[in-house]
Amino acid sequence: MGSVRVAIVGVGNCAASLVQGVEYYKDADPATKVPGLMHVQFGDYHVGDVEFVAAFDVDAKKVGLDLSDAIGASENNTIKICDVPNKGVTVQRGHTLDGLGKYYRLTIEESSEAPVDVVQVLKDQQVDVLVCYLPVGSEDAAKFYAQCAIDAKVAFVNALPVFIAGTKEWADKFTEAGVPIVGDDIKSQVGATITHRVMAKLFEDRGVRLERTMQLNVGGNMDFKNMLERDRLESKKISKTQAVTSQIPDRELGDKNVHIGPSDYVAWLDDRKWAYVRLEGRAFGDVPLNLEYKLEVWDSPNSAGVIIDAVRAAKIAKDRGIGGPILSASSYFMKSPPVQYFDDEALANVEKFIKGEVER
Ligand SMILES: O=P(O)(O)OC[C@H]1O[C@@H](O)[C@H](O)[C@@H](O)[C@@H]1O
Repeated sequence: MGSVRVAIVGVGNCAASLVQGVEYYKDADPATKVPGLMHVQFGDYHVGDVEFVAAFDVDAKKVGLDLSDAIGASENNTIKICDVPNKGVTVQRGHTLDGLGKYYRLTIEESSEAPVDVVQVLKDQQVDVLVCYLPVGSEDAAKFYAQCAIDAKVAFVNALPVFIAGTKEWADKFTEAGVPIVGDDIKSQVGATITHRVMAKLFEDRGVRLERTMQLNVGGNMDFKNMLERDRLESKKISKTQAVTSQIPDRELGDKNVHIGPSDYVAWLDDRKWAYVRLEGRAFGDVPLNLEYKLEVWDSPNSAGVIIDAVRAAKIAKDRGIGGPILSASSYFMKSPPVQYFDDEALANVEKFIKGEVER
């Protein structure tokens, strides 16, 4: 079936892990399971079929570099998985719009080059899927690139918590244009969101009444530094919160009793993210039952395998001529899909989608 031609906007840590991961697993045996990937072979596409053909950023230290060098440049600080050979893909000057918040502006130098014509690049490079990895809070920029994807007829994977696939306005735009979208807001492999969802559901499934919960996240990457600007966090908090509360639809905890969000920036953690999660409930005889756990992950590799699947789902939809939100992939891979399912149902739907048993 050929390759999946991918463009990336935002060459940060997540892009670094994605590009390295594709290199690392490009020859993986399709019959085996490898760490961190749900599918070596996803329908017609092997991991190694993912090919990076264009990249956009606004950082002066990244624009003009080959993608293989840009993923290790500037403030990128994720763990190294492997060397990446020269890709022959130069990072081009993207459009800034609201992409740079206060802390990015204090930390990086913006490229003085003029922004490129993104739609033209997507067309010229015959891109299949555009992955949106902009910083949290980039409402206007995310929508700008979503529109570019529509105009160039390129599938869109929205990894950030800006509501696009999940809004009627944008879902209709993608549907009318016949362009698939998987979104919104990447849900990591075994990350803060999915573990918290599973635990909240476990409480309710086992008859324990969940009464209060919190998830405090700290990390040392630019994502966390950017999120020190609290105004950029609104959609992120909504996305993370409803990703968990959606799993206990019969319980109304009330705003005061749920706190889920990015909590602080700790520089020395680099791209590690620590999540402190607590659930408080009432068990048999109204007796208190509390659960507290701490998750330590490298943030960006934890989402890269999920993106590799999301990209291939988007490409399969494109091959099949299906436009609009791909509900199966969005619900399994994203925190804020247009429709929330329990994760086991979402996984089953993804497998059915791969086989062509459900349309989207
Ligand atoms: O661990 P979670 O809750 O699934 O979140 C994962 C992802 O959430 C995104 O919103 C972050 O910007 C990513 O860097 C992160 O990997």
